Amino acid sequence: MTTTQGPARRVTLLGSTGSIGTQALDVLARHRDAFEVVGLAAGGGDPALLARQAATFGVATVAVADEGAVPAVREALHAAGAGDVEVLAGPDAATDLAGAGADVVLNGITGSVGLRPTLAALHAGSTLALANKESLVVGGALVHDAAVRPDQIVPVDSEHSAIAQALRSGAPREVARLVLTASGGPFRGWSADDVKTVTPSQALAHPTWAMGPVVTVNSATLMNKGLELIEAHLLFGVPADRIDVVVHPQSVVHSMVQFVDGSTIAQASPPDMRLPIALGLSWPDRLEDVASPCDWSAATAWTFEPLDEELFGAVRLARHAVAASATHPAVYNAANEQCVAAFLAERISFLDIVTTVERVVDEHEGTPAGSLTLDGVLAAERWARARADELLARA
Ligand SMILES: NC(=O)C1=CN([C@@H]2O[C@H](COP(=O)(O)OP(=O)(O)OC[C@H]3O[C@@H](n4cnc5c(N)ncnc54)[C@H](OP(=O)(O)O)[C@@H]3O)[C@@H](O)[C@H]2O)C=CC1
Ligand SMILES: CC(=O)[C@@H](O)[C@H](O)COP(=O)(O)O
Ligand SMILES: [Mn+2]
Repeated sequence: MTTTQGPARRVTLLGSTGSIGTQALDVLARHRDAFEVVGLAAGGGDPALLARQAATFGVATVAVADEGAVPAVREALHAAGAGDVEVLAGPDAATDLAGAGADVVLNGITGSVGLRPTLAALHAGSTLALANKESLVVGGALVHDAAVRPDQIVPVDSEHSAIAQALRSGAPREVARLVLTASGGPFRGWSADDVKTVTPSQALAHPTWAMGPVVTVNSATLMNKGLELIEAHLLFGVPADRIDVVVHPQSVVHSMVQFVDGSTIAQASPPDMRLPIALGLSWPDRLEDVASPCDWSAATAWTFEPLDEELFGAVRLARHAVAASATHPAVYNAANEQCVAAFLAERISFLDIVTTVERVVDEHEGTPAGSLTLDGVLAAERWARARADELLARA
């Protein structure tokens, strides 16, 4: 049952086989009267899952980035009894699908490869339910300006969904500060010496959320919170120096808005991404029975503590990147993507991630605000990836 008004919304889901994608399909399966899934996109790493999803939801078009996966996808679609499904393939497949004009495009791709699909969805006039924070961070004003109506970008990231909900409590002129909560990751409270030798499997053990590998490592380094600070600045138009980060290990308060009269409005719910995903799909309405609420019958405690910026410098670096130039955030993200891949492949140590990102950001010359182009962003990213790779080869 749903409270969303009007005809079924046509939904395209990018990254359908991942953590966000599969949880989105769980929400959509329970609200079939409110939504029709018209397109699915994935990398191509799991043709059988993609085909099962297409068959279950009667999807007309699937897109895979890896052209080599097409025979396996067609075979799996046949085996799953998916019927006549159009298969798009190649590096532009998700972008073409995103631009096809669904009512809502949920971007759950990982990494800045999600930028073109984000822009295509906005240019097509679709509502963009945005989990892929990297596309907003790297595209900056390009993404912001591509949105031509209020609420065309609806945040799915849990903190930004919380802030969007809390902002309903006051007028924009009444907002004093945004407060992003951070779990602190698996190494909260550790010493610099202990963190030096952590392994990928330790970094992948997030204390409160089960997510894909890249965002999980980013949570451990606090790069995720740096990206989220830039994301909040771009989404809500609040300067970075009025956005705070506070560590809240329970991940129940998902973020807060402080108003000019001293009131703070927080959004709280047990950690479950289906809640912000559902709001992203149905905004501004709420769907019924999406996730369990807080249980007030059991004794519980929420704690808040300052971030250890000495050991976890990623948020400070994000503040620097956002102030430095229009392309510094793209460089911050691209260098990090290279470092995370190298760390997961056990080629560098955990602490090499942020120190390398910092060196690449510091060396970047930057493009002034107002002269940002897509080609400029892509060139800055290419430079950052190549420079990070050079530094990592010596690490
Ligand atoms: N997971 C979570 O709880 C949260 C995630 N986010 C953000 O959401 C995004 C997705 O994260 P998550 O779901 O964890 O990541 P996953 O790694 O679990 O999933 C990524 C998905 O993207 C697909 N994909 C990769 N490359 C392409 C491409 N070129 N074209 C189309 N699809 C592609 C993958 O397909 P394949 O498997 O075939 O490669 C997979 O379906 C990230 O930006 C993350 O920061 C934000 C808040 C919470
Ligand atoms: C669920 C979600 O939104 C993630 O981005 C989450 O924020 C990760 O947790 P931390 O980065 O706070 O550890
Ligand atoms: Mn988040």
